[in-house]
Amino acid sequence: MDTQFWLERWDRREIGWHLNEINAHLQEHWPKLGLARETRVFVPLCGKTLDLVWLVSQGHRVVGVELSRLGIEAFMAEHRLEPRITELGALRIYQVDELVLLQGDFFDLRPEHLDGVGAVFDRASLIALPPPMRARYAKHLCAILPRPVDRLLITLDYDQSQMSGPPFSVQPPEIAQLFEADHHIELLAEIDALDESPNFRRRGLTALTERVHWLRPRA
Ligand SMILES: C[S@@+](CC[C@H](N)C(=O)[O-])C[C@H]1O[C@@H](n2cnc3c(N)ncnc32)[C@H](O)[C@@H]1O
Repeated sequence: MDTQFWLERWDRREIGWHLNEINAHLQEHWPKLGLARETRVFVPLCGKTLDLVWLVSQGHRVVGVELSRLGIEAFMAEHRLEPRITELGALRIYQVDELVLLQGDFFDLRPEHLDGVGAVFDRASLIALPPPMRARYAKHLCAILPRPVDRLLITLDYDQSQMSGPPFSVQPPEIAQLFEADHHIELLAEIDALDESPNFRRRGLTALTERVHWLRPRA
């Protein structure tokens, strides 16, 4: 799953993952994390999600990273935002008040880009990546965050032989393997999501479980 794959998806406007509403699990479960309003939140592989807007509306400072310039510019246009744009190495930085979107490759991020980040929201980011990249993603995220922080992580679990990703199936043992060293993992919700995913049913799935996890840093 290389960067070209995603850029072509954006070019062809094949962005079936995008929701035209704020993620319901984010709204329901985020308050449980008990974060201060001014907490800086990182949204990896953010696309043009409306969740960015919701997090800002909660008083957070938000930083997202997205490969596609088309995606970030669509987000800005759809919300009638006029960002200040600067270039920094491989990244193009779009800033509007408390929101910073970094256009470039997540794997090019360095700790200075996530300065002060105190929480992470991951929906359709870890599960966008094939297995070897997921381990690389978890390791890189750990390396660039200032410290282990609270994360809300949403995953999908299905029989990977019935459908090829993305989104990929990520099961609880893998989540434990990737994150347990630094985090307590609390399952906040487990939902049968097949009925609300007719596309995946058409692609062959007979079962689909969505899970919402709270990853709490170990003391
Ligand atoms: C499945 S989408 C999810 C987007 C968003 N999280 C949401 O919920 O709508 C994955 C996004 O990650 C972006 N992406 C994939 N690989 C990336 C990388 N290495 N660095 C930055 N963004 C990446 C893609 O362009 C795509 O917009």
